Amino acid sequence: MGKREGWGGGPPQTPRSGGPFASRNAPGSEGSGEARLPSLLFSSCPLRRHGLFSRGQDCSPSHQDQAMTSAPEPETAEIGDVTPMMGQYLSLKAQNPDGLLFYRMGDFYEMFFDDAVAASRTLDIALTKRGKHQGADIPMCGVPVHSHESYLARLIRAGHKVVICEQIEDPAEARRQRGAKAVVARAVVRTVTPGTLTEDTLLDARRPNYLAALVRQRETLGLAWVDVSTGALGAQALDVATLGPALARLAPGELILPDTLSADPAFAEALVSVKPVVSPLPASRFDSENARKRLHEVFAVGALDAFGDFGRAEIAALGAVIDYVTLTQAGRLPRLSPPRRLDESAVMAIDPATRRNLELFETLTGGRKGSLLATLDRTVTGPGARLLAERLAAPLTDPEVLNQRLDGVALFVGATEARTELRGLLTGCPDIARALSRLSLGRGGPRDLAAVRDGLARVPALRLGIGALGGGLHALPSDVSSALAALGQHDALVDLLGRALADDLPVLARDGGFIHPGFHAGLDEARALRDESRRLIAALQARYVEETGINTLKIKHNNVLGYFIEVPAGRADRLMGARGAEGQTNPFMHRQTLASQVRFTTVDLADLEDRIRGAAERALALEQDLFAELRDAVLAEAEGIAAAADGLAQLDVLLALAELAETERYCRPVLDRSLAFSLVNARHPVVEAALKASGEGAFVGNACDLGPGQRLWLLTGPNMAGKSTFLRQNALIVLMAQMGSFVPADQAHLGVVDRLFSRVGAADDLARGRSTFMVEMVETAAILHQATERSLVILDEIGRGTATYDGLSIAWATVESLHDTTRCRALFATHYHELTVLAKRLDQLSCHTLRVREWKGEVVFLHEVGPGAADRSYGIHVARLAGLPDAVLARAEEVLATLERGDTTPSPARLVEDLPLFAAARPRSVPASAPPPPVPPSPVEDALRSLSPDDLSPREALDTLYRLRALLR
Ligand SMILES: Nc1ncnc2c1ncn2[C@@H]1O[C@H](COP(=O)(O)OP(=O)(O)OP(=O)(O)O)[C@@H](O)[C@H]1O
Repeated sequence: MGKREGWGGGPPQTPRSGGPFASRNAPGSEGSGEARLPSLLFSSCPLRRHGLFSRGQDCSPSHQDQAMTSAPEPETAEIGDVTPMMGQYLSLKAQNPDGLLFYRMGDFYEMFFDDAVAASRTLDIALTKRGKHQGADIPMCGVPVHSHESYLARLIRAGHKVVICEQIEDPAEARRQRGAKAVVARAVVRTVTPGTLTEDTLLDARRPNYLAALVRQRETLGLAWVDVSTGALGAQALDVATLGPALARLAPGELILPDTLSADPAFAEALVSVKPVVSPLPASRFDSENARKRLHEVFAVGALDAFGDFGRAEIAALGAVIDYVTLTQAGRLPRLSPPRRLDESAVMAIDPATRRNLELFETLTGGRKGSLLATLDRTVTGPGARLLAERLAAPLTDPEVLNQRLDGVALFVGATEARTELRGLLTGCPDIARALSRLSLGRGGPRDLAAVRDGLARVPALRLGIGALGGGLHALPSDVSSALAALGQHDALVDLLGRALADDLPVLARDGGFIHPGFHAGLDEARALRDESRRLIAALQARYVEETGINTLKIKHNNVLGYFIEVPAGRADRLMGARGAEGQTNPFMHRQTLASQVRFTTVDLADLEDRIRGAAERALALEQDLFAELRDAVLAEAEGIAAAADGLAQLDVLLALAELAETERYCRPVLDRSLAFSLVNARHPVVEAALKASGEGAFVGNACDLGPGQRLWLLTGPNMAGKSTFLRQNALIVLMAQMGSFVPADQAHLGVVDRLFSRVGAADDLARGRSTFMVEMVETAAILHQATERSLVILDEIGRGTATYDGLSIAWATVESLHDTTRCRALFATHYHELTVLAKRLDQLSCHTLRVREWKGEVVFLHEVGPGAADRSYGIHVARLAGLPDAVLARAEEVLATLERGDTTPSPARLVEDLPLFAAARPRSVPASAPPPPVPPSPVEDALRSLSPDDLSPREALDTLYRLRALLR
C-alpha cells in the first residue's frame, strides 16, 4: 500500500511540515475510464449540495447495512458522467451518509466534498481543490495513514463519525487483472463512532466507554449498554422518572434510540444531559422479536432466561446495541459477556444535578482533579480504575452485598506489607480486557498478545500472596475468593505466548518481526535465507566495485525499482560500455538516468532480488500464520481470560480502597436496612485531602445523627463557617459507604439510602434558558416529588436567589414538606435564622449551628457543628476578608445597624402561629436598589448642628466640648 495507484501525472505533492496534507488526486483521477454513477437511492445527502445526486434518490440510514460490503466493481457499475473512481467514491459515500468518509488512497485517507470542508475545519488542516466534478472544483483534504489515529480522536471528540474505507486489493494486482485503468476495490471496514471505540489512543484508560440504546415498549422503557472495548453488556427496565439517573450513571459515549422517541417531548428533560451524544435511528432497528433472535444467535442459546428475567423492552435495547456494533464494525462483533440484568432498586438513584453538584467525577469547573473520584482513586491499573469509577457511579442498596465488599477491603486494611507487595504485582499490569476485545475484532496486534501474556503471568504470584494472608485461601472473604477463582489457570497459554513472542514488538502484525527466534524452525530458516541474501548483496556490490573500478558504486533499493546499481553520472559511461566475461555481452542494463546519478541492473542482481523477496515474503507469511494461531489460542480461552481480567480489576479495587482507608484513617461503616444515620468525627474526603496537601491545617471532624427524633437537621451559621462542606461530606460518606468503601469518620452507622438528592451550589443553565433561581426550583421540585422515606436529601440555602420574603416562604414550606410528607433524612442549611423557630412545632427538626468565636474584633471560624441556632451571619466580616472597599463596608455596617435597630423583620415567634407569612410585614421590606432608610439624628449631631464656632470664646468652646462628651455618654 506504500504506493498510490492509478492516478495521472501532475507534480509531486509537498507535505506540510509534520501534518497531513491534501493529496494530489481526486477520486475521479484513479484510472481514466468513465463510469456512470451507480443507481443508489438518495434523499438528503450532503453530496446533493454538490449536485451529485438527483431527486428521488435516497441515502437514508437504512441503507447503511450495504455499506459494509465492498463497493461494486467499477467495471460492473452503471455508466454515467463520472469517472470510475468517482463512481466508487460516491457509491460508498451514498451508503454511509452519516459519517466523514476516510477514503484510502495509498498512504493517505482522503476526504472529499462536504466531508473535506468539515474535517479541514475541525482538524485545522489545509483544504485544497483538486479535479472537477460537473464543472466545479472538488474540495479535498487528507491525513496520513500512519498518524491518522490522532486526527480520528479529534474528529470523534468534535462529534463526528468516521467511516473507514480501505483498499482491499493490491493496486498492482488490480492493474494486472483488469488493466492499467482499473480502480482498486475498496470496502468500508468500520465506522468509528464515539460509543464503539477500541483503540487505547481514542479511549480514556481509566473510564468505561458505553454505547447505550433506549427503547420504549408500551409503558416500559428498556435501556441497554455495551462497552465495546471490554465486551461488558447489560440492561435494565425503567420509566421516564428514573431515566435521568440511569443515563447519568452510565454517562454513555453514544446513545442510540428510535427517532420517534428522540422527538417525543416527554423525554426531552431526561435526555437533556446526553443530548450531544444522541444518535436517532429508524424505529425499525429496535424491533424486539428481531432482537431476541439476534441474542439467541450471538450467545448460542435457545432462551435468555439463564442470563436474567429480561422484559421485551430490555431485549429490544440489547438487540439494538448488538445490531449497531455489528453495523459499525462491518459485520464483526467483539467478544461479548453474557448480558447482566440490573434491577433498578439495586442501585442508589442519583440524578444528574446531584452528581454534578457533589462533584463526583469532575469539579463544577470541569476538571478531574478535586473530584471525589480523583481523591479516592488509588488503583494501579486501568481496569481497576474503571471498576472503581463504575462502583462510584452506581452505589448499591443491598447491605449484604456491600458488607461482602467491605469484608474484602477489611482483609487488606492493616496488612500493610502484604498489600504493598500485592499492589506492586498489579502495578503496570496491562489492560487484558481491551486487548482481548481488539483481538476478537481482528484489530489486535502482537502487543495485545503480549498484554494477555503479561497480565495472566501475574496470577500465580497474586494467588500465592493472598493465600499467605490470614487463615489461608479457604478463610478468605467471599469477594476476594471469587476474584481469585476468576483469575483461573492459564499457565499453558502464558507459556506459549512467552515462548512465541519476541522481546521488542511492533504495533501491527503486518510488519512482522514479532516471533521469537527459535520458536518456529521454518521461520528461522526463511529469516536466515533473507538475511544471508542481504549479505550476498553486499558481496555483489564489492564485486562490481572491483570489476568496474568505480569506488562510489552502490547497490540500493526503492519501492519503484527494487534493487539497482547506482553510479555517479560522470562514471556511467564505463558501465554503458562494459564488457562481460569472455564472449559475453555487457552485464549492466540501464534503468534510469537522474541529474547526478545513473542506475543499472544485472541478471545476477535480479536473481538475488528474487531470492531475497521470496525469503522475506515467506518469513512474513509464516509470521502472519503464527499470529493467527496465537490469536486463536487466546480467543479459545476468551471467557476465562475475560474473567481473569475482571478478577484482577476487583483485586485492584479492594487493595486500593484498603490503601485509602489505612492511609487516610477511614473507618468501616456499619450498613443495614434501618433508618440510622450516625457519624462520629466525620470529614469531607476532598477538603480534608486538599488541606493536608496544602499544609493549611487540619480538617475539623463533626458528628451527625439523623436518626429517629432528629431526622431533619436545620443548619444555620455564619458565612464561610463550613455549612456547605458539612452538608456535602454527609452525602459523600453515604456514597462511599454504598460503593463498598470505608468512610472518613471514626464511626459510621448508616441505614442504606435508596436515593440521594442534593441541591447545593447550582448555577444558571443558560443553554436551557433557566436562571439560577429557576434551576434551584426545578431541582427542589424533583426532590419533593421523588424522595422517599429511605432517601437522603441535602439542601443548601434554598430560596436565596429571590426576594427575601419569597425565599424565606419557600424555604419554610420546603422544610415543612420534608418533615411531614417526605419524612426522609435531610440536612437543610440556611441563612434564614427565622426558620429555627419551626423546631418548636416540628418534632423531628433539630437545630444545629456552626460555631465561631469573636476575638479582638476578629471572627474565628471553628468549623464545629453543635446544637443550637446562629444569631448572626457575619456576612460583612466575610465581605471584609474578600476585600470590599472600606467605604462600602462602613456604609454596610451603618445600614445593618439601622435595620437591626429598626426591627424590620417580623417576630419569628409570631410567624409560627400566624400563617400565611409576612403579609403585614411586606411593605416594610427594603428593596435592594432603594436608598437606605433615613437614620434619625443623634443628640450629639443635633448639638453639633446648632453650634456656631465663630461666635464662641475659647472658654465657651472648651465648655461645649465637655458638654458634647457628656452627651455622648
Ligand atoms: N470542618 C472543616 N474543617 C476545616 N475547614 C473547613 C471545614 N469546613 C469548612 N472549612 C473551610 O471553610 C471554607 C468555607 O466552607 P463552606 O463553603 O462550607 O462555608 P459555608 O458556611 O457554606 O459558607 P457560605 O454560607 O458563605 O456559603 C471551606 O472552603 C473550607 O476550606
